[in-house]
Amino acid sequence: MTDRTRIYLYDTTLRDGAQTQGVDFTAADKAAIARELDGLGIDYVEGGWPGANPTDDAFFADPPAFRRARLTAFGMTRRPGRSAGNDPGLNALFNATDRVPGAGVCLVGKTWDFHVDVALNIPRGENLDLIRDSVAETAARGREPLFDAEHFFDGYKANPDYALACVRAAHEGGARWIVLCDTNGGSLPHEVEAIVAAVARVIPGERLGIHCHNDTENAVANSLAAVRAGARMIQGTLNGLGERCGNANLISLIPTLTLKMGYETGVDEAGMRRLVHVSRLLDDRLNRAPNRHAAYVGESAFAHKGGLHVSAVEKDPSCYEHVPPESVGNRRHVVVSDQAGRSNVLARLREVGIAIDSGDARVGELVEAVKRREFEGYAYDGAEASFELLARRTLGQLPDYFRLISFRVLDERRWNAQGQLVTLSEATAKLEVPGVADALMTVAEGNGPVNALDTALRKALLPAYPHLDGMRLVDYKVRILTPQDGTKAVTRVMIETRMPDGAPWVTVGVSANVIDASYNALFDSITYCLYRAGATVPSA
Ligand SMILES: CC(=O)SCCNC(=O)CCNC(=O)[C@H](O)C(C)(C)COP(=O)(O)OP(=O)(O)OC[C@H]1O[C@@H](n2cnc3c(N)ncnc32)[C@H](O)[C@@H]1OP(=O)(O)O
Ligand SMILES: CC(=O)C(=O)O
Repeated sequence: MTDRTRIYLYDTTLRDGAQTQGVDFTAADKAAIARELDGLGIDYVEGGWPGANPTDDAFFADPPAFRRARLTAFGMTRRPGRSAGNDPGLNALFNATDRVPGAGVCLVGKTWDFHVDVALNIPRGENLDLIRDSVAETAARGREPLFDAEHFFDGYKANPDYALACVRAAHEGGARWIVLCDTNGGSLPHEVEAIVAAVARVIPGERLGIHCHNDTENAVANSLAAVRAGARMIQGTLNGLGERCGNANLISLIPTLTLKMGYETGVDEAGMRRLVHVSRLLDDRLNRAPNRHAAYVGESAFAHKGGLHVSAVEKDPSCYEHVPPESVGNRRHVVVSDQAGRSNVLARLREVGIAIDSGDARVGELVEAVKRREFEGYAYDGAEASFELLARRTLGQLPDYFRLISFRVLDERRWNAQGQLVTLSEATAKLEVPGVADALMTVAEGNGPVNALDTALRKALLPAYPHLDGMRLVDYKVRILTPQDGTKAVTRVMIETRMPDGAPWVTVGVSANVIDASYNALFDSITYCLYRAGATVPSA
């Protein structure tokens, strides 16, 4: 036990997060994410809105058993003209949570007079009854009642007395938490802090929560402002998923509350070290590339690129790091690029296991080579496999696994026998492998020139280097570096490759000819695969 103030965390990834454009969870996704949230130490996991769609019904029909989180169902206050006990919407929530010990039910209700007039079109007094009755019925059914005060901040600005009357009605109904929602996401931190402080004079802060949207990029800041003003619960989502621009990002809030503001949450130190894992797990489920620049958990959150930064970080990481990367399960990363100095190169060499004396003249050569090649268009920031190969070549540590004699690529666009227009590519590669008497020549077809060339190269090399079996190109990006040159522009190709059981690696190639640039990146990719697999050059 500590004497730090406890902030309760309420995750709405599976409900408000499901309102993100492009997000479509299955019931299995929901169950997997819910289990992670429970394991992380989140206090409340909102599973969805039972009765609203079959996925949420399926999730609540077979909810995951939690170690400590409270499973919560979301819904709205009763419809006008019905009693809470007979409201089908409310009953769907009660039925869905019937067999869930300690379940919560979170009801959204209107608190902005304008919405009561326009959206509900009922007398304002009747809306107060809707809120009070629905919350009271929830408590009577043995669920923990929570009230999401929709549009509270806009409502308070328009008519503070009415907005306060709404949250008082929820309080009278027995709400455990009254959650002030910045539904349209337009409020700013100083407004949130002042308004929450005013509410905390009427409803105790121990019962107040905050739910912010990110429409001014202030959802996290607004949540923190509410906590400063006395709120003790935060609703948010993993990676800031949510309607429109998203919700407050719990992945950022958790370490900020703990490491910077001295609050206690249900997420302990071990949980904090799982933040990178949990954030990436969500991206994996959604088939999204993780945001490199995400605070705390992004690949770049502790990446150091500027030479001055790296030189100081080498002496003491806290020179350029606001928290230790390990505290949130992240890692420090030194980037080599044209912004680098000797310190970047030395640190990166150490990371990949190359021992070299800091005074070795070849370090300076390598720094110069990186800067010269980046000027030509190479980008080693992101193509770390190509940097490692450049370094090992400079240091004489890289065998010549093969030598290209020539390649030729043909594209043919024609009508096939079924009357469809098809474009096929064919590549011929001629290679020399040391120790193999005759030059190797192969032909391969592909759905594009790079695919054909890649297949031809590997077909030629496989007999000598079975290590390449299973190597798979997973991403291919082309960038025009000199757009002013039109179709003669210099292009940069970045290729991401992986083996079935390993981490991917990225290589880069540059040329005015896109196939040539692709070959350069493919060459590095194959070489890196062979080096990593410990391949030896065949002997004669
Ligand atoms: C701020 C938020 O994010 S709240 C959560 C929003 N999320 C969602 O809406 C996703 C899930 N929603 C749904 O699947 C559907 O909207 C349902 C099943 C809930 C309701 O569907 P329908 O019955 O077809 O109603 P519809 O969505 O068209 O309209 C909502 C109705 O609820 C009423 N309503 C809105 N808020 C409330 C409230 N807090 N209390 C009571 N009634 C409300 C509206 O006035 C409207 O009534 P009307 O049909 O008489 O005009
Ligand atoms: C409840 C909710 O999601 C909102 O008001 O934004």
